[in-house]
Amino acid sequence: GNFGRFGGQYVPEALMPALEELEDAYRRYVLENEDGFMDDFRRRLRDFGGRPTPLQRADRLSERYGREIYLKREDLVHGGAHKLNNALGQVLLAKYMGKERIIAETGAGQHGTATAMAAAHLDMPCEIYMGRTDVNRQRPNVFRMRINGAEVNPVDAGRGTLKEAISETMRDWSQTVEHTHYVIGSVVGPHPFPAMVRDFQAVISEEAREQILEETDGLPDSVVACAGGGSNTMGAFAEFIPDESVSLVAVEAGGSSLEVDEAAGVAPNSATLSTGEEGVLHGARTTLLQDSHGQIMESHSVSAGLDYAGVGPELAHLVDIGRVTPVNVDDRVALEAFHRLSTEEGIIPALETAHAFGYLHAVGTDADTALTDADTPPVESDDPLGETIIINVSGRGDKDLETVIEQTAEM
Ligand SMILES: Cc1ncc(COP(=O)(O)O)c(/C=N/[C@H](C(=O)O)[C@@H](O)C(C)C)c1O
Repeated sequence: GNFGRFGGQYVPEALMPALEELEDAYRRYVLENEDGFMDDFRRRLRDFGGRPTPLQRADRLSERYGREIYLKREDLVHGGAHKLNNALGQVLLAKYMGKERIIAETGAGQHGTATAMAAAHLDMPCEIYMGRTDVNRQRPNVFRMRINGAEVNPVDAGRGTLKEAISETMRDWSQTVEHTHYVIGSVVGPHPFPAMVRDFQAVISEEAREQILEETDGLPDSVVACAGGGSNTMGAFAEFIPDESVSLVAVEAGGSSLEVDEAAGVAPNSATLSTGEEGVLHGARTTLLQDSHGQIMESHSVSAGLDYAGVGPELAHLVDIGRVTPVNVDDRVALEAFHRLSTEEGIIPALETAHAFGYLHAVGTDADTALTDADTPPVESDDPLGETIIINVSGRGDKDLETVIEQTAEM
């Protein structure tokens, strides 16, 4: 594999020519900056995407937990999430490759809207595959994609969620690869997708490492990011991986419980890195939620963006070698963190992002300096977060308001 024993290209023979062509383009344009591709990409990230994003000190959270807490504001990227970093890079690459059409899958709809925006910006026709279930529960994003000129293709197969959308997109691509590029939404899929998506998202930690050194004259003790497929995670970690003193914490969705119902093939969570087994999914060897027969299980999370039974192979590798610490928080903790960030810092986070703040709260306070109040648990002795923490705010919560209002009513 490309990441220890993880990664690889587990795809039908028909897709191999497409992957070879993409691997060649990735090396020339992304790794070697042929034709100034990366300069063009960075200029568009600045002028169209609104980068660099701030690394903002969270005054109220720093006071509450008695630490220095910095927020990397990917919620301020055009479109409201980190997803544009990758979508813009891949659509631009497709243009440099001479492709004429863009396709993509989406679950929460953030990746779909980012792809539709990038395709409109670069004058490329775009078709998004989205499970019927997700079309019905993420309507604002469906409207955004259509208003940006993309065709949204509801997928009725199976449960009508992300898994089926990915299968439909892969099928389309295998028949249209001559003129079509498939913009994958996370650091998943066959090589070179995981490495390429990480390289497009790495702008997050390239900026954050410079900003934290400028702000505090030193490296952070930890970087914390939520993990669905792992693209905002790998983007926030990439530049810090060589800095052994910096803990890298990936926060997954604990859903409603970590207890798996093998018979029903349902895992009521998406804590893949912590509870998954090695297997092959969507073209890569990685860690995934599977039953004892190796069948992929249904996952769950209150946040659509973390509701995924797989995870990127590079993240699986980094956990395997102990460089990344996988943790998880459940739906309730994430919803509480959603409200806490909104009222204490004036930032309404995406439900995915809220999981990272839920973990910060679960780790608790630095007992001797912070505000003490009833709902803040005492700090654990082996506290992995340390004094100075960067938390990646992967997206804003506008898309989640309806879900939260429903859930809050039930709580
Ligand atoms: C604001 C926000 N934060 C985190 C994530 C998790 O995706 P990664 O960053 O790739 O782990 C997401 C994932 N969103 C995808 C989407 O919008 O299509 C997701 O739903 C699917 C790839 C499963 C997200 O929207």
